[in-house]
Amino acid sequence: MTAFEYDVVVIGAGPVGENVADRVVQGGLTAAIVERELVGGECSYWACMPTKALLRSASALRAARQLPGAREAVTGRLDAAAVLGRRDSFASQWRDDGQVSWLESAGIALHRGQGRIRSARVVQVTGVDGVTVTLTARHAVVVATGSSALLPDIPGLREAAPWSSREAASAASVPRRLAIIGGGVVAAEMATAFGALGSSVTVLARDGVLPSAEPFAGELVTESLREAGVSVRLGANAVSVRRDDSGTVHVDTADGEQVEADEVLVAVGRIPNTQDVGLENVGLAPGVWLAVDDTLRVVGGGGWLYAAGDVNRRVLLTHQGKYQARAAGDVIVARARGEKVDDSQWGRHAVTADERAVPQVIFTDPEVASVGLTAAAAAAAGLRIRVVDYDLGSVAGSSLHADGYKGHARMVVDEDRKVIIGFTLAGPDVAELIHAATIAVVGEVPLDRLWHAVPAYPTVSEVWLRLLETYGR
Ligand SMILES: Cc1cc2nc3c(=O)[nH]c(=O)nc-3n(C[C@H](O)[C@H](O)[C@H](O)COP(=O)(O)OP(=O)(O)OC[C@H]3O[C@@H](n4cnc5c(N)ncnc54)[C@H](O)[C@@H]3O)c2cc1C
Ligand SMILES: NC(=O)c1ccc[n+]([C@@H]2O[C@H](COP(=O)([O-])OP(=O)(O)OC[C@H]3O[C@@H](n4cnc5c(N)ncnc54)[C@H](O)[C@@H]3O)[C@@H](O)[C@H]2O)c1
Repeated sequence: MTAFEYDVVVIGAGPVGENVADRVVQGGLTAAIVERELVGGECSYWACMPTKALLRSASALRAARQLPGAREAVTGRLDAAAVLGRRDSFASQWRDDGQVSWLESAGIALHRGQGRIRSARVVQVTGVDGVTVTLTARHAVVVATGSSALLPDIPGLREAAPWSSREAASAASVPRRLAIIGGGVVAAEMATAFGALGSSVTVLARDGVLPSAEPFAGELVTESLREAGVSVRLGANAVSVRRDDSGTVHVDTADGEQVEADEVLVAVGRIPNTQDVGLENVGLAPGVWLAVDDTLRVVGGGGWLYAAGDVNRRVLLTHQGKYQARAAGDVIVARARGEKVDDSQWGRHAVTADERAVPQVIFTDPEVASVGLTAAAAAAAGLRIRVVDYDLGSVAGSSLHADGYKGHARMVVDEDRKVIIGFTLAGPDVAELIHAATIAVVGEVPLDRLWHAVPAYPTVSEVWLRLLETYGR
């Protein structure tokens, strides 16, 4: 059996694993990464990039249709084949050559195959040909194996060959009818995308649309999906599924309704990729989310085992996983060199923003961009808050941006500290606006000082001034 030794071994070459490895190499250590599918992970081939490519063309078309002059120039429909083609290129045709070259240029060794921890700091890699390689880590092993779609226990569902987000993101054609079970982020984005691409879409949103966001966001998205012809069934609970001999899928709901579709997409959350990583060999339970301390060390993992990204369930977002990767890489280097670990709040090796300041953009129509706590989450945390709302459509910049601009903004203020702890925008093209709020939340900028951050006229960002005026000086 071939054996190698590195300072750090990372299992999983998604965006998070790649960034951990890069960071430790930049810190002067050696690193190997183990990947069983494509280097680049879920985000590159079946999640962030292809789904946003599916959504972008429809968004540009909608924007043009909201403006007299531009509207008249747009005569055709969305070209679904062209959209799917652009999506294919953003998924790099499901080839990872580009990412492999990047690993090489970054000085990271790649071992292809299923990685399994055999004992403390020892990882065995089994390639598709069954050949095994043993990797020993001098300092740390990092599990960055990500997550997979959860398939709920609905009778008949598995046999009906449902789509997960993978099949939706990589669909070769647009189904005539698409049923979606779930109302979260994947469901809302895919309903927006496939509705625009020409599918007749039904969303079975048992727990509502975007239930974790501020309520106005889900309401605006539901209204707009319905206006676009999507059937959104709030509270509908799928209880059985059957695909008949003609290929049609029948989804029964608890209230006795039936939905017929050509494909059914299941989007009800994720499970961790920890079933087959060898956790049982080091006294940990397989198949569970890996709990970590503030420096990403696995609880009960002997001090050498780290977990970053989706697999630790802190935040299931690429950018936040990469933030964890930077902290994990740096802390592994610091510990290897015997340097001081700075795990104080907002310290170099702590992932404080995971709890306080996670930004997210949901690329629906309208877009939903948020950071920090919702009003409900802040109240549940026992904070003394004030919620400040403003109609985004009545800002001068918004009315210029699009005729009939409809949107809403909310700022959640911690009344004891007079700082913003949550901010949500729902409206056309708000995605690029959220970073200002992220800086205000992370920087804990006092409201008094924010009066001096003057938004340019006439931009949508003037909503900041309107929110401050509504709050009062
Ligand atoms: C449809 C969809 C859209 C999304 N859109 C966005 C978005 O717009 N923005 C955003 O920030 N986030 C988005 N996300 C979330 C984002 O995809 C994840 O947060 C991100 O991919 C997590 O990165 P990761 O590196 O932790 O895991 P992954 O990307 O899942 O990578 C893990 C890698 O580990 C490999 N692996 C697993 N087990 C083993 C093993 N035992 N041995 C070897 N290799 C292994 C896998 O093959 C995979 O390549 C989306 C998710 C979905 C499902
Ligand atoms: N733009 C983005 O940032 C983006 C896009 C897509 C996905 N993601 C990430 O991917 C992750 C997974 O997305 P997701 O939409 O699968 O999960 P989610 O957690 O966002 O939503 C799942 C929804 O399904 C509902 N649900 C659970 N069980 C159900 C059942 N049996 N029947 C009907 N509904 C049920 C839940 O109440 C929840 O609202 C998210 O955590 C998100 O962070 C991010």
